[in-house]
Amino acid sequence: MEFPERSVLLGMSGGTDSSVAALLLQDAGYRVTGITFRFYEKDGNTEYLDDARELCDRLGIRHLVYDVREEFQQRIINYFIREYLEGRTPVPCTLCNNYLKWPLLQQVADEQGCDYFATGHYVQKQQIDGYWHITQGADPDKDQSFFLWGLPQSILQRMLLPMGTLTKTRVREIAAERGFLKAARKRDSLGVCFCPMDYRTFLQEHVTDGRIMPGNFYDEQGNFLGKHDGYPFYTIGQRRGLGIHLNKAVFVKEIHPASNRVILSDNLQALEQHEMILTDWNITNPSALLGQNDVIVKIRYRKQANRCTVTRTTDGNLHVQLHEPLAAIASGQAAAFYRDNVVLGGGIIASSR
Ligand SMILES: Nc1ncnc2c1ncn2[C@@H]1O[C@H](COP(=O)(O)OP(=O)(O)OP(=O)(O)O)[C@@H](O)[C@H]1O
Repeated sequence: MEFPERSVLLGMSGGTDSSVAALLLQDAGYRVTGITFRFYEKDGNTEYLDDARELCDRLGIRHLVYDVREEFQQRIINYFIREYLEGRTPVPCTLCNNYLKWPLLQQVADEQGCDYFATGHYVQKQQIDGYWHITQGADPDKDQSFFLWGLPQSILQRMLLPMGTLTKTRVREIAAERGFLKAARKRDSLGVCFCPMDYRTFLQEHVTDGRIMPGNFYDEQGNFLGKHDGYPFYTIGQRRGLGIHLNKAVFVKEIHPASNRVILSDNLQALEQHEMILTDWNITNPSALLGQNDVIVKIRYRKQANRCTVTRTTDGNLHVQLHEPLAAIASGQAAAFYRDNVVLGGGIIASSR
């Protein structure tokens, strides 16, 4: 008996990972359609579209292009600017992945009649107690699970993740072995795609209406310490690049947008907090997370993992009780919950104390 060929829609950025994902999905017998979303084009550069199209031509697969620049501007870039102006720390990649990229892949897969959809993300998935979960990628240096806590079951169950079991080194080798040299040598993308590593320059260029003005640094007692360039240029916990020289290390403790005040502290312990409230949250399987005391919360991509207990609040948010205090929690940041290598959910930090 012949089984019909299964079809998959693959998000293709023109980069190494999604190029190798196309090869591997084809090897595994899927009928692959590539799609490149036009999210953002720096200085009008569309080379990534040509690279993705060329790769599809070489592999003999169909390639689609969807222009979503307006939606990306509204939902991701404008949000990014707005968050800084509200004294918060935005998470554009988390929002883009959970609320734009994967939902768009699902939508187009439905339009095109594709069974599955895929990306080159370094994550895996696993079914536990009947629920599909994101789990960490096998390459600890590339694992992207921290960004994917917001996906519903309808997406999780249809996603294919060919990079999940591989290391980046191996992925580059595969591209080279198969003669895809440009893909093999492409540089890894760094940071936020539309913003240089120094987000201040970006804000300076995009907020020109006087909402960012020089202001004052104060200590916790309200004593004037010096001038700053404008509160959106600082994040909670920041120590370097404050442009102020006191004969001791100081950290940003509070940001007050209305008064343009930034409060500094020389005591890292003063930045420690024990509780967080999350909005815009998603939980994969409530009984695996709520009220359990072996849950890990991460608010940074690397080098931080705290035990916590998560409960629902009466007004529909999540309350996170940290078992040990955690320093430098910024509102606007994402918190992702884990048990071992399994993502249990996450949300956006509204407040902490
Ligand atoms: N413009 C895009 N259109 C469609 N899919 C995309 C686009 N950008 C990224 N993706 C998908 O999301 C995955 C993760 O993207 P991300 O930018 O985080 O990783 P990356 O390391 O740059 O990946 P790659 O090496 O494939 O460029 C990509 O592998 C790709 O499958």
